[in-house]
Amino acid sequence: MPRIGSTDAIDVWANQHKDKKLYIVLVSIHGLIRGENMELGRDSDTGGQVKYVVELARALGETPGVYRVDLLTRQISAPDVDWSYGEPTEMLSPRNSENLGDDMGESSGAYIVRIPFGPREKYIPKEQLWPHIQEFVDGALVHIMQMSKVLGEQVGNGQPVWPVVIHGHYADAGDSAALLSGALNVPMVFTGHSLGRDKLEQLLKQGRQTRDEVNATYKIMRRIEAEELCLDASEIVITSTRQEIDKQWGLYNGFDVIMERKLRARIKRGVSCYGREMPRMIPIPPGMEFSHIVPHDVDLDSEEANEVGSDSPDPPVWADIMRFFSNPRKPMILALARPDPKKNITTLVKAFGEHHELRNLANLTLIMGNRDVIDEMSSTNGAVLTSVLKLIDKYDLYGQVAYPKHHKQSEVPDIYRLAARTKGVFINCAYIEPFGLTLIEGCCLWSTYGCYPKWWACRYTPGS
Ligand SMILES: O=c1ccn([C@@H]2O[C@H](COP(=O)(O)OP(=O)(O)O[C@H]3O[C@H](CO)[C@@H](O)[C@H](O)[C@H]3O)[C@@H](O)[C@H]2O)c(=O)[nH]1
Ligand SMILES: O=P(O)(O)OC[C@H]1O[C@](O)(CO)[C@@H](O)[C@@H]1O
Repeated sequence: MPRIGSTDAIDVWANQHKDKKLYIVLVSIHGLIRGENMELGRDSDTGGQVKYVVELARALGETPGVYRVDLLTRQISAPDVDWSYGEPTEMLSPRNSENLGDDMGESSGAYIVRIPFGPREKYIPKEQLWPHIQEFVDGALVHIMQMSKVLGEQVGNGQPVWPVVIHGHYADAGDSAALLSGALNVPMVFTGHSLGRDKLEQLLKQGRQTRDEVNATYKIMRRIEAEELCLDASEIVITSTRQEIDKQWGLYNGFDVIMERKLRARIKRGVSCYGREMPRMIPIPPGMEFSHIVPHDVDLDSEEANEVGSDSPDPPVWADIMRFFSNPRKPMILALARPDPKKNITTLVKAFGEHHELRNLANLTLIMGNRDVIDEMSSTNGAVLTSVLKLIDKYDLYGQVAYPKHHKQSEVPDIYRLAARTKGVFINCAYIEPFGLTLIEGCCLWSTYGCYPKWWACRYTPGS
């Protein structure tokens, strides 16, 4: 597969394959996945990966030469989640209809296909899905075989159109994709999103849990076993950063940076590798769908820009946030993340509470998913919210910290914009952040950044 180094290269590749009728299968089996109004941050399993796979499926569906994309996930019909997650099939409406060639066929486009597996009528956390992987694979095989036959009748001259690739996302879907790839003899690609060995290493460094406790909480050994299987089965592993290859995948038995280069050189020279194989690692940093972002051409340094409530009506979510502050005119420190312990939100609140000068200078806004009742959240998420509320009380931060219960996916750009409007900063202080979509999102909406030094350039302002 030629190295794709830029969007131009992708355009060239698409142009070379535009007459093809490719069928692509993506697999992402945990969390709540739907095409519109995603409930990102609702729980630990519904976050960046959900957004990544939906936007990837949509973009692939609009790529010339790609006829059909199926994003396979779990069908969830449970009283505590919206009925939309129980729909067997959902078409992902194209963002850019002009990209659609005239070869739109009856079954072409990008779809979410929901396969029933695991306890019926229950939405369960990803850690409890492992015993049900085989049931998912059985259901996915039936779907793929049926779809290949249907596509064959439409665009394959009666011959089944098999998937050209099966792309697994995260350990659980990667485990499934490896089984599907073997059963169908279709190449596999894998994206980890977050890796078990790195998570285990970081959690043990924190010293709060023993290895057995980490395993009991996160089923981390089964997850690592699946990731090792993905290394065995995958032709290509897509990573978000170079650091993920060197420092995270380098922890695995099935991958070694030096060995991979040597094997690739031997293959190039047509020399035997004595049966050793390793997947090719390709860093492709996550992008973002920008079509819904409305750039504001207001000069942030102008007086008008700093008037919250100037002539154009303020987005409603601004009032939901500003109502918490006794002095809403202060610059805002914004954190936006799932209320997962690894996002380290409690440390941010503690630092803010203990820094009196900072408290006089700025307000703190915490966007921590959507919640109705804390006691009805998952134990880990509920514990984070409870700790935050206790810290607000301990440091008497009332009137200085906003922690709204709800926000819509479509309001996220306005939330970043509010931070920018107040000349504030965005902070990502996660302990473990393989990439961090929120940093990309803020970039295109004018914010100054701070984030945990380990993962990202510590501070940068777009355009600086
Ligand atoms: O209350 C919230 C919380 C999050 N988000 C969105 O959810 C996404 C969260 O993505 P990210 O910050 O990257 O975190 P994770 O959910 O942990 O995503 C995992 O997968 C991502 C894609 O591979 C990687 O960028 C992360 O490092 C990895 O931890 C972003 O688009 C946020 O805008 C909301 O809309 N509302
Ligand atoms: O924190 P963990 O257990 O590594 O998992 C990261 C989670 O964040 C997500 O992006 C949520 O969509 C998934 O990658 C995964 O469920």
